[in-house]
Amino acid sequence: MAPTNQRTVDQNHGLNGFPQSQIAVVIVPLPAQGHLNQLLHLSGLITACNIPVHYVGTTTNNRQAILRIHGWDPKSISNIRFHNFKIPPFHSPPPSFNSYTKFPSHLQPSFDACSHLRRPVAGLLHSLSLTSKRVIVIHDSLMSSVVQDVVNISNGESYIFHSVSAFTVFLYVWDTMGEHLKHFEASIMSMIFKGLQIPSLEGCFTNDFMDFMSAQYKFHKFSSGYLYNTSRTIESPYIELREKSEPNKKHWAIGPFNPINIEKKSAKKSRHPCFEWLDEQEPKSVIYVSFGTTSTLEDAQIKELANGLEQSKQKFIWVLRDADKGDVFNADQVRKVELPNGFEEKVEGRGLIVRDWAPQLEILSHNSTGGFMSHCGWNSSMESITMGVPIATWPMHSDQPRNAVLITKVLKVGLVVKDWEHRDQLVKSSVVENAVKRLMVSKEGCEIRKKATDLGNAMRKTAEEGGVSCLELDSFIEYISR
Ligand SMILES: O=c1ccn([C@@H]2O[C@H](COP(=O)(O)OP(=O)(O)O[C@H]3O[C@H](CO)[C@@H](O)[C@H](O)[C@H]3O)[C@@H](O)[C@H]2O)c(=O)[nH]1
Repeated sequence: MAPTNQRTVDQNHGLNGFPQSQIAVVIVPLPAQGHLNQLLHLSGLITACNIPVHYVGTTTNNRQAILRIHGWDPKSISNIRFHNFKIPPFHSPPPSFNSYTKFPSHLQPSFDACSHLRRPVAGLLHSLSLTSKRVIVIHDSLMSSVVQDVVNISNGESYIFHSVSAFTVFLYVWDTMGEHLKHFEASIMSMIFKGLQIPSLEGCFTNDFMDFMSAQYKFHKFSSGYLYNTSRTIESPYIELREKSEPNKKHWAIGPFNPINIEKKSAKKSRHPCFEWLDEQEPKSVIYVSFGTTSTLEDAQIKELANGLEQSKQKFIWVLRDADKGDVFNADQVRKVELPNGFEEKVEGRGLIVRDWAPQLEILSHNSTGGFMSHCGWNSSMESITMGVPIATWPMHSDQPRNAVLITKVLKVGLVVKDWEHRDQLVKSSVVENAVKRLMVSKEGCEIRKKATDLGNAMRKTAEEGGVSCLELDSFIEYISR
């Protein structure tokens, strides 16, 4: 089943009766889970419009993306062709869990190794250009140098995918390339970002990664437009700012990319064991705790978190795993994280520890899940928002501190566990306990949950036929099929 997000597609004709396309879409993700995932979901949405998609990556990254996707099965879609390109081996060290910055600098070698994809991608674009009316390249904003040869393809055009919120994209461009945005009046800015304390970029990235990003941004001028995994339902002012800041480019906000209706698997053997327990819990009574695929907690922090969860007396599922390595299938030097003595016995029946890959989207869509303690990666944020689950925010690095502001201060569907100002400090167990209780069993938490439920309903409508994001996807498909 493809994640059509509710539209009906005639198999011989595309969306809105467009003839079966003679265009080819080439998708080029950054090789990190939060990026592979979004672009694979987008591939599903595009193929549902009867347009063939070529998903490009290394053998390992493509395997990872397919294995970890939730809500649909990419292997069942013949219209997605995976191109497994070989690149030379690269260093894949384990994450450092005691470093000053939480940014996953251990992934940098895998990002740098992407430069080897440039040549095979250029070859693919060239061969597709001979058999297609138009070759459309959709690439991660951080893979611009890899796709730079699209300018040499007469029937090729490229679109940049931003894997983060429009809020953070605008602010990042403002921070780092503010010169180009001088025409924005301070008064407009202060009206749109009124009263918001915007966290600084300090501590968000390493210098190496900032250099890597700048090197990619140099190629952005060649693109025809931008795609965002967000919706005007939640980010209209910031999408409009993006449109005003680059008026010569097209902008489409077509999120949520993740499926919005998750089928409950009936076969016991194909369900993760956590569901057996989750099925038995009261509605909205469980907090799901997970920090994505790029964060690693130090031992002392794990202890405080464990104690805080235990002291809260609330039910929880805690995904306790370190950040991915560059090669997620390389199991060398993987740390076995230790919990405080006796912890698992104390929380037996009330809390589950998941150490493998958790089916996050299904957990968030489960009726027993009533809260999410999250690092606010953009996938997690969108998944939680669309499933109507309120968020306890604990940002670690990158865009996350600003997403936390969007969630708690703009959308008001969450509350703060850790704010960016105190990023260097351990979050004490009492703070964890207090945040969990506030979210799960206080009047304040109830009100936030009600808001999150309403926003979740609105977000699901946005993705359904006739909804604002669905119409933007139609508009994008119409444009590339012209
Ligand atoms: O056991 C697990 C762990 C993670 N996930 C999924 O993995 C993804 C994690 O993505 P995200 O929440 O965005 O976090 P990161 O993996 O940290 O993502 C990186 O990429 C994102 C997109 O650029 C950024 O917003 C983040 O800050 C950056 O850290 C989500 O789809 C989760 O559902 C699971 O399904 N099971």
